[in-house]
Amino acid sequence: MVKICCIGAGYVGGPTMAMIALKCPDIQVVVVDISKPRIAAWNSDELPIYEPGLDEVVKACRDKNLFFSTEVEKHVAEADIVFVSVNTPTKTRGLGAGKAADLTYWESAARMIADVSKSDKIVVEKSTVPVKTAEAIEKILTHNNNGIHFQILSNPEFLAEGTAIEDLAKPDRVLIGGRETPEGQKAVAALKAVYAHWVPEDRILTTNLWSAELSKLAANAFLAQRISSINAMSALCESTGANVSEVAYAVGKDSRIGPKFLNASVGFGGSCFQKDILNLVYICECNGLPDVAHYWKQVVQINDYQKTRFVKRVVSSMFNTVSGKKIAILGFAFKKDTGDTRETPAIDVCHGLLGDKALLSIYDPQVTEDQIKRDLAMNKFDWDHPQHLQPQSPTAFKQVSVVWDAYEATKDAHGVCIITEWEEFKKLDYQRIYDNMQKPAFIFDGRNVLNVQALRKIGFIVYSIGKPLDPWVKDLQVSI
Ligand SMILES: NC(=O)C1=CN([C@@H]2O[C@H](COP(=O)(O)OP(=O)(O)OC[C@H]3O[C@@H](n4cnc5c(N)ncnc54)[C@H](O)[C@@H]3O)[C@@H](O)[C@H]2O)C=CC1
Ligand SMILES: O=C(O)[C@H]1O[C@H](OP(=O)(O)OP(=O)(O)OC[C@H]2O[C@@H](n3ccc(=O)[nH]c3=O)[C@H](O)[C@@H]2O)[C@H](O)[C@@H](O)[C@@H]1O
Repeated sequence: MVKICCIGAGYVGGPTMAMIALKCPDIQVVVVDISKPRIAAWNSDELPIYEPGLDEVVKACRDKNLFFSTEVEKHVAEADIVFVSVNTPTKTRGLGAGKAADLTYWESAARMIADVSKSDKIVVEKSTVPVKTAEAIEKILTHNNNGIHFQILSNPEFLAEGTAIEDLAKPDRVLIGGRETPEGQKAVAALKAVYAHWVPEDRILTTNLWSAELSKLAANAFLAQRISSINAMSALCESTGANVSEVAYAVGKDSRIGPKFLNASVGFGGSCFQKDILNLVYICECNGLPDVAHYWKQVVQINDYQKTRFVKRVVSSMFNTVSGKKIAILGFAFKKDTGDTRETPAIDVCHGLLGDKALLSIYDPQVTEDQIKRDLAMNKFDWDHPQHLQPQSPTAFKQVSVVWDAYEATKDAHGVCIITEWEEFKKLDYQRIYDNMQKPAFIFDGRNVLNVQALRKIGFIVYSIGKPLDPWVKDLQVSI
Protein backbone atom coordinates (compact mmCIF):
# COMPACT_ATOMS: atom_id res chain seq x y z
CA MET A 1 0.00 0.00 0.00
CA VAL A 2 1.36 3.44 -0.98
CA LYS A 3 1.78 5.64 2.09
CA ILE A 4 1.34 9.38 1.89
CA CYS A 5 2.18 11.76 4.70
CA CYS A 6 1.29 15.44 4.57
CA ILE A 7 3.08 17.90 6.85
CA GLY A 8 0.67 20.72 7.71
CA ALA A 9 -2.98 20.11 8.57
CA GLY A 10 -4.31 23.50 7.49
CA TYR A 11 -6.72 24.84 4.88
CA VAL A 12 -4.77 23.09 2.13
CA GLY A 13 -3.28 20.00 3.80
CA GLY A 14 -6.54 18.91 5.47
CA PRO A 15 -9.02 19.09 2.54
CA THR A 16 -6.47 18.02 -0.10
CA MET A 17 -5.47 14.90 1.76
CA ALA A 18 -9.07 14.09 2.67
CA MET A 19 -9.92 14.14 -1.05
CA ILE A 20 -6.95 11.89 -1.92
CA ALA A 21 -8.04 9.44 0.80
CA LEU A 22 -11.63 9.49 -0.45
CA LYS A 23 -10.69 8.85 -4.06
CA CYS A 24 -7.84 6.41 -3.40
CA PRO A 25 -8.96 3.72 -0.93
CA ASP A 26 -5.77 1.81 -1.77
CA ILE A 27 -3.57 4.61 -0.38
CA GLN A 28 -2.96 5.34 3.30
CA VAL A 29 -2.92 9.05 4.06
CA VAL A 30 -1.66 10.56 7.32
CA VAL A 31 -1.83 14.32 7.91
CA VAL A 32 0.58 15.53 10.58
CA ASP A 33 1.01 18.88 12.30
CA ILE A 34 2.94 20.40 15.18
CA SER A 35 -0.28 21.97 16.44
CA LYS A 36 -1.91 19.59 18.93
CA PRO A 37 -5.24 21.48 19.10
CA ARG A 38 -5.51 21.45 15.31
CA ILE A 39 -4.94 17.70 15.08
CA ALA A 40 -7.36 17.10 17.98
CA ALA A 41 -9.98 19.10 16.08
CA TRP A 42 -9.41 17.09 12.88
CA ASN A 43 -10.04 13.96 14.97
CA SER A 44 -13.22 15.40 16.52
CA ASP A 45 -16.75 16.18 15.32
CA GLU A 46 -15.86 19.86 15.02
CA LEU A 47 -13.24 20.20 12.29
CA PRO A 48 -10.78 23.10 12.65
CA ILE A 49 -11.90 24.75 9.41
CA TYR A 50 -15.34 25.49 8.01
CA GLU A 51 -15.60 24.32 4.42
CA PRO A 52 -18.86 23.16 2.79
CA GLY A 53 -18.84 19.39 2.18
CA LEU A 54 -15.61 18.78 4.11
CA ASP A 55 -17.26 17.03 7.09
CA GLU A 56 -18.75 14.35 4.85
CA VAL A 57 -15.47 13.63 3.08
CA VAL A 58 -13.52 13.41 6.34
CA LYS A 59 -16.15 11.24 8.02
CA ALA A 60 -16.18 8.85 5.04
CA CYS A 61 -12.49 7.97 5.37
CA ARG A 62 -11.18 9.02 8.79
CA ASP A 63 -9.66 6.09 10.70
CA LYS A 64 -9.97 3.94 7.55
CA ASN A 65 -7.30 5.27 5.22
CA LEU A 66 -7.16 8.85 6.53
CA PHE A 67 -5.45 9.69 9.82
CA PHE A 68 -4.52 12.89 11.63
CA SER A 69 -1.55 12.79 13.99
CA THR A 70 1.03 14.85 15.85
CA GLU A 71 3.61 12.08 15.48
CA VAL A 72 5.27 13.99 12.68
CA GLU A 73 8.60 12.16 12.49
CA LYS A 74 7.16 8.65 12.70
CA HIS A 75 4.75 9.15 9.82
CA VAL A 76 7.24 11.00 7.67
CA ALA A 77 9.72 8.15 8.15
CA GLU A 78 7.12 5.59 7.05
CA ALA A 79 5.87 7.49 3.97
CA ASP A 80 6.67 6.95 0.30
CA ILE A 81 5.37 10.39 -0.68
CA VAL A 82 5.66 13.38 1.67
CA PHE A 83 3.59 16.47 0.87
CA VAL A 84 4.67 19.67 2.57
CA SER A 85 1.83 22.10 3.09
CA VAL A 86 3.14 24.40 5.80
CA ASN A 87 2.86 28.17 6.10
CA THR A 88 4.92 30.35 3.75
CA PRO A 89 4.15 33.81 5.17
CA THR A 90 5.56 37.15 4.10
CA LYS A 91 8.85 37.94 5.88
CA THR A 92 8.43 40.59 8.54
CA ARG A 93 12.12 41.14 9.28
CA GLY A 94 15.48 41.18 7.58
CA LEU A 95 16.27 40.81 3.90
CA GLY A 96 13.13 41.18 1.78
CA ALA A 97 10.93 42.10 4.77
CA GLY A 98 7.38 42.95 3.70
CA LYS A 99 7.73 41.10 0.39
CA ALA A 100 9.80 37.92 0.33
CA ALA A 101 8.37 34.57 1.44
CA ASP A 102 9.49 33.37 4.85
CA LEU A 103 10.60 29.80 4.29
CA THR A 104 11.40 29.06 7.96
CA TYR A 105 8.64 26.47 8.32
CA TRP A 106 9.45 24.85 4.99
CA GLU A 107 13.14 24.65 5.83
CA SER A 108 12.53 23.10 9.23
CA ALA A 109 10.17 20.54 7.64
CA ALA A 110 12.79 19.69 5.00
CA ARG A 111 15.53 19.30 7.60
CA MET A 112 13.32 17.00 9.64
CA ILE A 113 12.50 14.88 6.55
CA ALA A 114 16.21 14.56 5.84
CA ASP A 115 16.96 13.60 9.43
CA VAL A 116 14.28 10.95 9.96
CA SER A 117 14.16 9.29 6.53
CA LYS A 118 15.41 5.73 6.24
CA SER A 119 14.00 5.03 2.77
CA ASP A 120 13.83 6.91 -0.55
CA LYS A 121 11.02 9.44 -0.80
CA ILE A 122 9.21 11.75 -3.12
CA VAL A 123 8.88 15.17 -1.47
CA VAL A 124 6.07 17.31 -2.85
CA GLU A 125 5.89 21.10 -2.56
CA LYS A 126 2.23 21.74 -1.87
CA SER A 127 2.78 25.10 -0.19
CA THR A 128 3.09 28.08 -2.51
CA VAL A 129 6.80 28.87 -2.71
CA PRO A 130 9.12 31.21 -4.61
CA VAL A 131 10.34 29.91 -7.94
CA LYS A 132 13.58 27.96 -7.49
CA THR A 133 12.69 26.82 -3.95
CA ALA A 134 13.00 23.19 -5.02
CA GLU A 135 16.69 23.77 -5.64
CA ALA A 136 17.22 24.93 -2.06
CA ILE A 137 15.07 22.11 -0.69
CA GLU A 138 17.10 19.55 -2.64
CA LYS A 139 20.26 20.88 -1.00
CA ILE A 140 18.73 20.63 2.46
CA LEU A 141 17.40 17.13 1.88
CA THR A 142 20.73 15.82 0.73
CA HIS A 143 22.81 17.66 3.36
CA ASN A 144 23.47 14.68 5.58
CA ASN A 145 24.29 12.50 2.59
CA ASN A 146 23.14 9.23 4.17
CA GLY A 147 22.46 7.46 0.90
CA ILE A 148 18.72 8.14 0.83
CA HIS A 149 17.38 9.49 -2.48
CA PHE A 150 14.82 12.24 -2.61
CA GLN A 151 12.93 13.47 -5.64
CA ILE A 152 11.35 16.91 -5.33
CA LEU A 153 8.12 17.69 -7.12
CA SER A 154 6.18 20.91 -7.32
CA ASN A 155 2.44 20.30 -7.10
CA PRO A 156 0.89 23.67 -6.27
CA GLU A 157 -2.69 23.81 -5.05
CA PHE A 158 -5.33 25.90 -6.82
CA LEU A 159 -8.34 25.33 -4.55
CA ALA A 160 -10.26 28.35 -3.31
CA GLU A 161 -11.70 28.43 0.19
CA GLY A 162 -15.44 28.00 0.43
CA THR A 163 -15.41 25.79 -2.69
CA ALA A 164 -12.42 23.61 -1.77
CA ILE A 165 -14.23 20.30 -1.98
CA GLU A 166 -15.73 21.05 -5.40
CA ASP A 167 -12.38 22.38 -6.63
CA LEU A 168 -10.57 19.27 -5.43
CA ALA A 169 -13.16 16.85 -6.80
CA LYS A 170 -13.21 18.50 -10.23
CA PRO A 171 -10.05 20.53 -10.64
CA ASP A 172 -9.55 22.67 -13.76
CA ARG A 173 -6.09 21.17 -13.75
CA VAL A 174 -3.56 19.44 -11.54
CA LEU A 175 -0.03 20.68 -12.10
CA ILE A 176 3.03 18.53 -11.43
CA GLY A 177 6.55 19.81 -12.01
CA GLY A 178 9.61 17.61 -11.72
CA ARG A 179 13.24 17.24 -12.71
CA GLU A 180 13.75 16.30 -16.33
CA THR A 181 15.86 13.25 -15.39
CA PRO A 182 14.64 9.61 -15.55
CA GLU A 183 14.33 9.58 -11.73
CA GLY A 184 12.48 12.90 -11.79
CA GLN A 185 10.07 11.67 -14.45
CA LYS A 186 9.48 8.43 -12.51
CA ALA A 187 8.48 10.53 -9.49
CA VAL A 188 6.17 12.66 -11.66
CA ALA A 189 4.51 9.45 -12.93
CA ALA A 190 4.05 8.18 -9.38
CA LEU A 191 2.25 11.35 -8.28
CA LYS A 192 0.27 11.45 -11.51
CA ALA A 193 -0.97 7.93 -10.72
CA VAL A 194 -2.40 9.21 -7.43
CA TYR A 195 -4.44 11.97 -9.09
CA ALA A 196 -5.39 9.72 -12.01
CA HIS A 197 -7.71 7.88 -9.57
CA TRP A 198 -10.24 10.65 -10.25
CA VAL A 199 -8.79 13.43 -12.42
CA PRO A 200 -9.01 12.94 -16.23
CA GLU A 201 -5.57 12.52 -17.74
CA ASP A 202 -5.83 15.61 -19.96
CA ARG A 203 -6.25 17.73 -16.84
CA ILE A 204 -3.02 16.55 -15.25
CA LEU A 205 -0.32 18.85 -16.58
CA THR A 206 3.33 18.02 -16.20
CA THR A 207 6.09 20.62 -16.52
CA ASN A 208 9.57 21.31 -15.30
CA LEU A 209 9.97 22.33 -11.65
CA TRP A 210 10.37 26.04 -12.24
CA SER A 211 7.34 26.34 -14.52
CA ALA A 212 5.16 24.65 -11.90
CA GLU A 213 6.43 26.86 -9.09
CA LEU A 214 6.04 30.03 -11.14
CA SER A 215 2.63 29.07 -12.58
CA LYS A 216 1.14 29.11 -9.10
CA LEU A 217 2.37 32.64 -8.39
CA ALA A 218 1.32 33.72 -11.88
CA ALA A 219 -2.20 32.27 -11.53
CA ASN A 220 -2.82 34.10 -8.25
CA ALA A 221 -1.37 37.31 -9.68
CA PHE A 222 -3.67 37.11 -12.75
CA LEU A 223 -6.74 36.43 -10.60
CA ALA A 224 -5.97 39.29 -8.23
CA GLN A 225 -5.21 41.55 -11.18
CA ARG A 226 -8.74 41.04 -12.53
CA ILE A 227 -10.19 42.12 -9.19
CA SER A 228 -7.95 45.18 -8.98
CA SER A 229 -8.85 46.04 -12.58
CA ILE A 230 -12.59 45.99 -11.91
CA ASN A 231 -12.09 47.77 -8.57
CA ALA A 232 -10.14 50.51 -10.35
CA MET A 233 -13.07 50.78 -12.77
CA SER A 234 -15.49 50.98 -9.83
CA ALA A 235 -13.90 54.28 -8.76
CA LEU A 236 -14.31 55.64 -12.28
CA CYS A 237 -17.91 54.38 -12.40
CA GLU A 238 -18.73 56.37 -9.28
CA SER A 239 -17.27 59.51 -10.83
CA THR A 240 -19.06 59.11 -14.15
CA GLY A 241 -22.43 57.57 -13.30
CA ALA A 242 -21.61 54.24 -14.95
CA ASN A 243 -22.64 51.09 -13.08
CA VAL A 244 -19.76 48.69 -12.40
CA SER A 245 -21.98 45.59 -12.54
CA GLU A 246 -23.15 46.56 -16.02
CA VAL A 247 -19.60 47.32 -17.11
CA ALA A 248 -18.32 43.99 -15.71
CA TYR A 249 -21.13 42.12 -17.44
CA ALA A 250 -20.50 43.82 -20.78
CA VAL A 251 -16.73 43.33 -20.56
CA GLY A 252 -17.02 39.72 -19.37
CA LYS A 253 -19.28 38.77 -22.30
CA ASP A 254 -16.19 38.94 -24.49
CA SER A 255 -15.20 35.28 -24.59
CA ARG A 256 -11.53 36.28 -24.55
CA ILE A 257 -12.08 37.99 -21.19
CA GLY A 258 -14.80 35.81 -19.60
CA PRO A 259 -17.23 36.65 -16.80
CA LYS A 260 -15.50 35.29 -13.69
CA PHE A 261 -13.62 37.26 -11.05
CA LEU A 262 -15.03 40.60 -12.12
CA ASN A 263 -17.06 41.39 -9.00
CA ALA A 264 -16.10 44.79 -7.67
CA SER A 265 -15.60 44.69 -3.92
CA VAL A 266 -14.20 46.47 -0.91
CA GLY A 267 -10.94 44.72 -1.84
CA PHE A 268 -9.66 41.19 -2.11
CA GLY A 269 -8.51 39.39 1.00
CA GLY A 270 -7.40 35.91 1.94
CA SER A 271 -4.14 34.40 2.94
CA CYS A 272 -2.58 34.25 -0.50
CA PHE A 273 -3.24 36.93 -3.10
CA GLN A 274 -1.32 39.72 -1.42
CA LYS A 275 1.38 37.42 -0.05
CA ASP A 276 1.99 35.72 -3.39
CA ILE A 277 2.05 38.95 -5.40
CA LEU A 278 4.48 40.56 -2.96
CA ASN A 279 6.60 37.46 -3.29
CA LEU A 280 6.43 37.73 -7.09
CA VAL A 281 7.43 41.39 -6.86
CA TYR A 282 10.43 40.44 -4.74
CA ILE A 283 11.48 37.71 -7.16
CA CYS A 284 11.28 40.19 -10.06
CA GLU A 285 13.39 42.70 -8.14
CA CYS A 286 15.97 40.02 -7.31
CA ASN A 287 16.13 39.08 -10.98
CA GLY A 288 16.84 42.66 -12.03
CA LEU A 289 13.34 43.34 -13.39
CA PRO A 290 12.16 46.48 -11.54
CA ASP A 291 9.59 47.40 -14.22
CA VAL A 292 7.94 44.00 -14.00
CA ALA A 293 8.01 44.24 -10.21
CA HIS A 294 6.37 47.67 -10.37
CA TYR A 295 3.65 46.38 -12.69
CA TRP A 296 2.54 43.64 -10.28
CA LYS A 297 2.89 45.84 -7.20
CA GLN A 298 0.15 48.04 -8.58
CA VAL A 299 -2.32 45.17 -8.12
CA VAL A 300 -1.74 45.29 -4.36
CA GLN A 301 -1.67 49.08 -4.31
CA ILE A 302 -5.06 49.35 -6.00
CA ASN A 303 -6.38 46.87 -3.47
CA ASP A 304 -5.15 49.03 -0.60
CA TYR A 305 -6.60 52.08 -2.34
CA GLN A 306 -9.99 50.37 -2.61
CA LYS A 307 -10.13 49.59 1.11
CA THR A 308 -9.09 53.14 2.03
CA ARG A 309 -11.59 54.58 -0.46
CA PHE A 310 -14.39 52.61 1.18
CA VAL A 311 -13.53 53.95 4.64
CA LYS A 312 -13.38 57.50 3.25
CA ARG A 313 -16.84 57.08 1.72
CA VAL A 314 -18.23 55.94 5.08
CA VAL A 315 -16.69 58.75 7.10
CA SER A 316 -17.36 61.53 4.60
CA SER A 317 -20.99 60.48 4.10
CA MET A 318 -21.63 60.60 7.82
CA PHE A 319 -20.85 64.31 8.16
CA ASN A 320 -17.10 63.71 8.01
CA THR A 321 -16.92 62.05 11.40
CA VAL A 322 -17.85 58.71 12.89
CA SER A 323 -16.51 59.56 16.32
CA GLY A 324 -18.74 57.98 18.97
CA LYS A 325 -21.13 56.62 16.32
CA LYS A 326 -22.13 52.99 16.29
CA ILE A 327 -21.32 51.31 12.98
CA ALA A 328 -22.42 47.74 12.30
CA ILE A 329 -19.91 45.59 10.46
CA LEU A 330 -21.72 42.71 8.77
CA GLY A 331 -19.23 40.03 7.82
CA PHE A 332 -15.64 39.64 8.91
CA ALA A 333 -14.44 36.58 6.93
CA PHE A 334 -12.50 37.40 3.75
CA LYS A 335 -15.28 35.85 1.62
CA LYS A 336 -18.49 33.94 2.19
CA ASP A 337 -18.62 30.26 3.13
CA THR A 338 -15.43 30.33 5.16
CA GLY A 339 -14.53 31.27 8.70
CA ASP A 340 -11.06 32.34 7.53
CA THR A 341 -10.14 35.92 8.33
CA ARG A 342 -6.56 36.00 7.11
CA GLU A 343 -5.89 39.36 5.39
CA THR A 344 -9.63 40.05 5.29
CA PRO A 345 -10.51 43.58 4.10
CA ALA A 346 -12.64 43.77 7.27
CA ILE A 347 -9.47 44.30 9.31
CA ASP A 348 -8.43 47.38 7.32
CA VAL A 349 -11.95 48.78 7.23
CA CYS A 350 -12.30 48.32 11.01
CA HIS A 351 -8.90 49.90 11.64
CA GLY A 352 -9.84 52.85 9.43
CA LEU A 353 -13.11 53.41 11.27
CA LEU A 354 -11.54 52.88 14.69
CA GLY A 355 -8.96 55.48 13.70
CA ASP A 356 -11.85 57.88 13.38
CA LYS A 357 -13.15 56.75 16.80
CA ALA A 358 -16.20 54.81 15.64
CA LEU A 359 -17.89 52.26 17.91
CA LEU A 360 -18.01 48.98 16.02
CA SER A 361 -20.52 46.20 16.42
CA ILE A 362 -19.35 43.22 14.39
CA TYR A 363 -21.30 40.16 13.29
CA ASP A 364 -20.10 37.24 11.17
CA PRO A 365 -21.88 33.87 11.12
CA GLN A 366 -18.61 31.90 11.14
CA VAL A 367 -16.00 33.98 12.96
CA THR A 368 -15.63 33.94 16.74
CA GLU A 369 -15.22 36.97 18.99
CA ASP A 370 -11.77 35.73 20.01
CA GLN A 371 -10.64 35.54 16.42
CA ILE A 372 -11.96 39.01 15.55
CA LYS A 373 -10.28 40.62 18.54
CA ARG A 374 -7.00 38.82 17.86
CA ASP A 375 -7.12 39.91 14.21
CA LEU A 376 -7.67 43.53 15.11
CA ALA A 377 -4.73 43.45 17.52
CA MET A 378 -2.27 41.55 15.33
CA ASN A 379 0.66 43.11 13.50
CA LYS A 380 0.65 42.97 9.70
CA PHE A 381 1.64 39.52 8.36
CA ASP A 382 1.70 37.87 11.84
CA TRP A 383 -1.58 36.12 11.06
CA ASP A 384 0.09 33.77 8.61
CA HIS A 385 2.31 32.01 11.11
CA PRO A 386 1.22 28.77 12.82
CA GLN A 387 -1.47 29.47 15.38
CA HIS A 388 0.61 28.63 18.45
CA LEU A 389 3.05 31.42 17.47
CA GLN A 390 0.30 34.04 17.30
CA PRO A 391 -0.93 36.16 20.26
CA GLN A 392 -3.26 33.86 22.19
CA SER A 393 -5.34 36.11 24.39
CA PRO A 394 -7.55 38.57 22.55
CA THR A 395 -6.91 42.22 23.26
CA ALA A 396 -9.80 44.13 24.78
CA PHE A 397 -11.00 46.92 22.48
CA LYS A 398 -13.36 49.27 24.25
CA GLN A 399 -14.73 50.46 20.92
CA VAL A 400 -15.48 46.98 19.54
CA SER A 401 -18.25 44.56 20.39
CA VAL A 402 -18.86 41.27 18.66
CA VAL A 403 -22.43 40.03 18.54
CA TRP A 404 -24.16 36.90 17.23
CA ASP A 405 -26.98 38.45 15.25
CA ALA A 406 -27.20 41.02 12.45
CA TYR A 407 -30.23 42.70 14.07
CA GLU A 408 -28.34 43.12 17.33
CA ALA A 409 -25.33 44.55 15.46
CA THR A 410 -27.44 47.12 13.62
CA LYS A 411 -29.65 48.18 16.56
CA ASP A 412 -29.20 51.91 17.25
CA ALA A 413 -26.40 52.06 14.66
CA HIS A 414 -25.82 55.11 12.49
CA GLY A 415 -24.41 53.06 9.65
CA VAL A 416 -24.10 49.49 8.37
CA CYS A 417 -21.13 48.19 6.36
CA ILE A 418 -21.46 44.96 4.39
CA ILE A 419 -17.97 43.50 4.22
CA THR A 420 -18.60 39.82 3.44
CA GLU A 421 -21.16 38.62 0.89
CA TRP A 422 -22.87 36.04 3.16
CA GLU A 423 -26.20 34.90 1.62
CA GLU A 424 -28.04 35.67 4.87
CA PHE A 425 -27.26 39.38 4.50
CA LYS A 426 -29.35 39.48 1.33
CA LYS A 427 -32.34 38.09 3.17
CA LEU A 428 -32.38 40.35 6.23
CA ASP A 429 -35.50 42.37 7.06
CA TYR A 430 -34.08 45.79 6.16
CA GLN A 431 -37.28 47.60 7.13
CA ARG A 432 -36.83 46.23 10.66
CA ILE A 433 -33.16 47.22 10.60
CA TYR A 434 -34.03 50.73 9.39
CA ASP A 435 -36.70 51.16 12.08
CA ASN A 436 -34.16 50.32 14.79
CA MET A 437 -31.34 52.55 13.52
CA GLN A 438 -30.44 56.18 14.15
CA LYS A 439 -31.49 58.56 11.38
CA PRO A 440 -30.34 59.33 8.80
CA ALA A 441 -29.57 55.62 8.40
CA PHE A 442 -26.66 54.69 6.11
CA ILE A 443 -25.76 51.44 4.37
CA PHE A 444 -22.38 50.94 2.72
CA ASP A 445 -22.44 47.81 0.60
CA GLY A 446 -18.85 46.70 0.05
CA ARG A 447 -19.94 43.64 -1.92
CA ASN A 448 -22.79 44.89 -4.12
CA VAL A 449 -25.15 42.24 -2.77
CA LEU A 450 -28.07 44.41 -1.68
CA ASN A 451 -30.97 45.82 -3.69
CA VAL A 452 -30.09 49.50 -3.71
CA GLN A 453 -33.46 50.72 -4.99
CA ALA A 454 -35.42 48.75 -2.36
CA LEU A 455 -33.18 50.09 0.40
CA ARG A 456 -33.56 53.69 -0.82
CA LYS A 457 -37.32 53.21 -0.86
CA ILE A 458 -37.19 52.24 2.82
CA GLY A 459 -35.30 55.45 3.54
CA PHE A 460 -31.67 54.39 3.73
CA ILE A 461 -28.86 56.46 2.26
CA VAL A 462 -27.02 53.83 0.27
CA TYR A 463 -23.47 53.60 -1.05
CA SER A 464 -22.71 50.53 -3.16
CA ILE A 465 -19.24 50.07 -4.69
CA GLY A 466 -19.09 51.33 -8.27
CA LYS A 467 -22.82 52.09 -8.50
CA PRO A 468 -24.33 55.46 -9.39
CA LEU A 469 -24.00 57.55 -6.24
CA ASP A 470 -26.84 58.43 -3.91
CA PRO A 471 -27.51 62.19 -4.26
CA TRP A 472 -26.48 62.51 -0.60
CA VAL A 473 -23.05 60.99 -1.24
CA LYS A 474 -22.66 62.72 -4.60
CA ASP A 475 -23.05 66.18 -3.13
CA LEU A 476 -20.13 65.64 -0.75
CA GLN A 477 -16.73 66.91 -1.71
CA VAL A 478 -14.46 63.95 -1.01
CA SER A 479 -10.89 63.38 -2.04
CA ILE A 480 -10.58 59.66 -2.77
N1 LIG B 1 -5.42 28.62 2.03
C1 LIG B 1 -5.55 28.39 0.75
O1 LIG B 1 -6.65 28.47 0.20
C2 LIG B 1 -4.37 28.02 -0.09
C3 LIG B 1 -3.09 28.02 0.43
N2 LIG B 1 -2.02 27.66 -0.35
C4 LIG B 1 -0.67 27.59 0.21
O2 LIG B 1 -0.58 26.43 1.03
C5 LIG B 1 0.30 26.66 2.14
C6 LIG B 1 -0.43 26.36 3.43
O3 LIG B 1 -1.54 27.23 3.53
P1 LIG B 1 -2.71 26.96 4.56
O4 LIG B 1 -3.08 25.52 4.56
O5 LIG B 1 -3.75 27.96 4.24
O6 LIG B 1 -1.99 27.33 5.93
P2 LIG B 1 -2.43 26.93 7.40
O7 LIG B 1 -1.83 27.90 8.32
O8 LIG B 1 -3.90 26.70 7.44
O9 LIG B 1 -1.74 25.50 7.62
C7 LIG B 1 -0.37 25.29 7.74
C8 LIG B 1 -0.13 24.28 8.85
O10 LIG B 1 1.24 23.90 8.85
C9 LIG B 1 1.62 23.62 10.21
N3 LIG B 1 3.07 23.62 10.31
C10 LIG B 1 3.91 24.68 10.14
N4 LIG B 1 5.18 24.26 10.26
C11 LIG B 1 5.15 22.93 10.51
C12 LIG B 1 6.14 21.93 10.71
N5 LIG B 1 7.46 22.24 10.67
N6 LIG B 1 5.76 20.66 10.95
C13 LIG B 1 4.44 20.33 10.99
N7 LIG B 1 3.44 21.24 10.79
C14 LIG B 1 3.80 22.52 10.54
C15 LIG B 1 0.93 24.72 10.99
O11 LIG B 1 0.78 24.38 12.35
C16 LIG B 1 -0.43 24.83 10.24
O12 LIG B 1 -1.42 24.02 10.87
C17 LIG B 1 0.77 28.11 2.00
O13 LIG B 1 1.99 28.10 1.31
C18 LIG B 1 -0.29 28.75 1.12
O14 LIG B 1 0.24 29.81 0.35
C19 LIG B 1 -2.18 27.26 -1.64
C20 LIG B 1 -3.44 27.23 -2.21
C21 LIG B 1 -4.63 27.60 -1.48
O1 LIG C 1 -3.53 30.30 -3.44
C1 LIG C 1 -4.56 30.44 -2.83
O2 LIG C 1 -4.66 30.59 -1.61
C2 LIG C 1 -5.87 30.48 -3.55
O3 LIG C 1 -6.23 31.88 -3.66
C3 LIG C 1 -7.51 32.11 -4.24
O4 LIG C 1 -8.52 31.48 -3.47
P1 LIG C 1 -9.14 32.16 -2.16
O5 LIG C 1 -8.24 33.23 -1.68
O6 LIG C 1 -9.46 31.06 -1.24
O7 LIG C 1 -10.52 32.80 -2.62
P2 LIG C 1 -10.99 33.63 -3.91
O8 LIG C 1 -12.31 33.13 -4.29
O9 LIG C 1 -9.96 33.67 -4.95
O10 LIG C 1 -11.19 35.08 -3.31
C4 LIG C 1 -10.09 35.88 -2.90
C5 LIG C 1 -10.58 37.27 -2.54
O11 LIG C 1 -10.98 37.97 -3.70
C6 LIG C 1 -12.30 38.48 -3.53
N1 LIG C 1 -12.96 38.53 -4.84
C7 LIG C 1 -13.03 37.42 -5.61
C8 LIG C 1 -13.63 37.47 -6.85
C9 LIG C 1 -14.15 38.68 -7.33
O12 LIG C 1 -14.70 38.79 -8.45
N2 LIG C 1 -14.06 39.79 -6.53
C10 LIG C 1 -13.46 39.74 -5.31
O13 LIG C 1 -13.38 40.77 -4.61
C11 LIG C 1 -12.93 37.54 -2.55
O14 LIG C 1 -14.05 38.11 -1.92
C12 LIG C 1 -11.79 37.27 -1.62
O15 LIG C 1 -11.66 38.30 -0.67
C13 LIG C 1 -7.55 31.50 -5.64
O16 LIG C 1 -8.86 31.67 -6.18
C14 LIG C 1 -7.20 30.02 -5.60
O17 LIG C 1 -7.16 29.50 -6.92
C15 LIG C 1 -5.83 29.85 -4.92
O18 LIG C 1 -5.52 28.47 -4.81
